[in-house]
Amino acid sequence: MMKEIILVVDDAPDMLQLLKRSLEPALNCEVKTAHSGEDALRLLEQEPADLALIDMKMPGMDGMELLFQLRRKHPWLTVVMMTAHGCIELAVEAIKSGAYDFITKPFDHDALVLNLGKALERSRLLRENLKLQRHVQLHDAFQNLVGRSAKMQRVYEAIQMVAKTDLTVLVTGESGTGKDLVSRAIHALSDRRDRAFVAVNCPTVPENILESELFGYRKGAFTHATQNKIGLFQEAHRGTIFLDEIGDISTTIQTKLLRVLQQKEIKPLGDTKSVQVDVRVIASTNRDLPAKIKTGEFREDLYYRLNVLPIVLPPLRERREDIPHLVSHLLEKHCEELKRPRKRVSAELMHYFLQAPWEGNVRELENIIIRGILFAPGNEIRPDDIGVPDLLKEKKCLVEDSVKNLNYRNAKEELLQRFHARYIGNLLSHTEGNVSQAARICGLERQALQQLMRKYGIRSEDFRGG
Ligand SMILES: Nc1ncnc2c1ncn2[C@@H]1O[C@H](COP(=O)(O)OP(=O)(O)OP(=O)(O)O)[C@@H](O)[C@H]1O
Repeated sequence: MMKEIILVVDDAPDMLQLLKRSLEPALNCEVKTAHSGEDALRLLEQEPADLALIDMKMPGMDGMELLFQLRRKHPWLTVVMMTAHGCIELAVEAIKSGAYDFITKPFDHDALVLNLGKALERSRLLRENLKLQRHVQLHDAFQNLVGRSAKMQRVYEAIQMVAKTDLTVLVTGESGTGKDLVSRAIHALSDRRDRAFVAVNCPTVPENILESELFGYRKGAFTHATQNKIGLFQEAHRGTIFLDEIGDISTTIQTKLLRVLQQKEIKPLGDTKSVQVDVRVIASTNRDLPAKIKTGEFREDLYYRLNVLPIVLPPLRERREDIPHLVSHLLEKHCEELKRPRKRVSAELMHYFLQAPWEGNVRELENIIIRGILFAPGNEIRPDDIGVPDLLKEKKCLVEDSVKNLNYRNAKEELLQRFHARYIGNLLSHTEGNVSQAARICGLERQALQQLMRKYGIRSEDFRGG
């Protein structure tokens, strides 16, 4: 375990040496020393400490001033003040200002070690708490995104990486692949999480209204502008704006957006002055923007401004191993929302799910599941309940067609992945998630089957009935 760091701040070099020599062995920690408040702040910029022990009386920046600065810059740092005997009022003041404890000089060695030991313990608890909070935030942000396939793992990594920055993100992917969910996850994991997340579905707002919606207007700007209106960019100030389906906006609005991204300011309609805005932009599209650039429908400069950090979502047919998990997630979610008892899908229907073309991606799967929950008479949703019998009879060769453009290695990997997702998926649907029984049926050792399931991200619990 790394040693905890105590930063001792005092203008007297003897005192610094004395404390370093006595505290390091007694608390099994590393003591760093700073001879002034400025020096302490500089050291903390380079490396964080677990505890600061600060002398109240120092020339230049005194202990109280340093405490104020630390509360602002390093709010989680535990601070203990050293005061001269008889300065109790100042010590109480320090506690009120956020110091954890104070020690009066001259001090008794054992009492000092005991007090600092307690302060370190508090710092440890705070650290643990912060770690837990981060874990919960991460879990909350991702819990709506289901899928453990390698392709989705890469998406989660990208989300975490871009969330730490303020840069513009362009999320692309076919319709229904989860672009909206991904944008919300980026916001939820960013420092802007406590501020607004404003989502604008661009194509649903008529073009002449979109501009005033985004940028706002002044009273009298046009016939019906009877009062000032704040635009969505201003509403999203300090937060995130999500421009859904950016590929569909007019070139006039593209030009205005480019200005916002370049200058970080907007000009409401009818106003002469611009307003500064601090907004993180996430845009999404299911269109082929480079193709639209070629036909002159999309501005190339805007594309490069938007595409700073791209996230590409895979279509569902390229991550079929996620289908069983998605099915069980969607069943749970919608049975609860529709207040229906928990249902499961039949082996035959799961077989269909594992090979369907899924042009509408997760949204299409979700709609089928909702239909099934509403229309299946029993606990089990069957193909007939949702009108897919014809598709089942049709044995179209969707698989080989879709890999014809891949090289040999990738095509083989892709087909192997699909084969396993389908084959093992069918087995487990049949045995309702019983791995031993599935292994017996297919003639594999249980361990060998489990190994394959791990490799291809297949979970038995996704096949158990509710
Ligand atoms: N990975 C996923 N896990 C769970 N649910 C998902 C996932 N991806 C998508 N969904 C669900 O599918 C539906 C469509 O997702 P979403 O609206 O995010 O897609 P989209 O890519 O923004 O679609 P469009 O391009 O049509 O706007 C939503 O109800 C969403 O909850």
